[in-house]
Amino acid sequence: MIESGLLNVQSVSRRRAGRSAVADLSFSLNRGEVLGLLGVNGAGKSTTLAMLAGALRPESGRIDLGGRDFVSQPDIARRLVGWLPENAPLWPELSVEEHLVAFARLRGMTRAQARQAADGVLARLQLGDLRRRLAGVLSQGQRQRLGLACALVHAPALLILDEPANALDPVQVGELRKVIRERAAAGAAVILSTHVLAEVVAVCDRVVILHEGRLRYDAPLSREGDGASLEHHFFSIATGAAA
Ligand SMILES: Nc1ncnc2c1ncn2[C@@H]1O[C@H](COP(=O)(O)OP(=O)(O)OP(=O)(O)O)[C@@H](O)[C@H]1O
Repeated sequence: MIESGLLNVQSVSRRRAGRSAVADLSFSLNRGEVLGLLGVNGAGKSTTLAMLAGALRPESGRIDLGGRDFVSQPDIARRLVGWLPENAPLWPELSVEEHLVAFARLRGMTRAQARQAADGVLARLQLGDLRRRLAGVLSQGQRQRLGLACALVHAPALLILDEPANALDPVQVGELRKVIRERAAAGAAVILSTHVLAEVVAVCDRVVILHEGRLRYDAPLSREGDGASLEHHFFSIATGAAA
């Protein structure tokens, strides 16, 4: 289900430690669309995602989400965006269930709504058996699934996933793909940043490739047979052959 634009990024730039990390970046994203964000180490992916999650302010440019200026209204990000950063921020002394309720409350839900939402996501991600387990004793893959659950708990309009398959076993990678497609089918937009091109080919509708902070490629992807072509574009850009 692909409808009208949800996210519009217009000429966004941001320096880090005095150097350009993202420069003049523009792209848009529709509801129901899954976007793969690719680029070599240091290309600017995490910086871009942090700005889209409302955790880092662009120095210039504009980001609209659902037609509202997101940069000057941080509350929009809190309610409408779910973000799984590269290292999910978890509290070792809180249980799995307590995390989910706390994240849902932070996203503006009432206590009753938060409990219901936590139950839903625990069931969907098959985390029910771990609900009372403290985050500090979870395995790496379990921590990653909890981070994903925290990003999903308020059914965000924009779901941002930074290397979500990290530490997941092959069964859980399959589950992750299903969850991503389910969220898109429900009308959310999803951004998936990964170094695994096969993950992009498996779940994404479109691909953006960043290089040295700039957008170098933005094109649709069909899930059948585009792996070799994507790899070609990626390596051409990464090695400068496409300059
Ligand atoms: N906290 C920070 N302080 C200073 N510089 C930073 C910081 N985070 C990122 N940078 C710099 O900004 C640039 C873009 O980094 P970013 O983390 O956005 O890239 P990335 O594409 O996510 O890389 P990777 O694939 O290695 O995760 C890099 O030059 C990096 O060194």
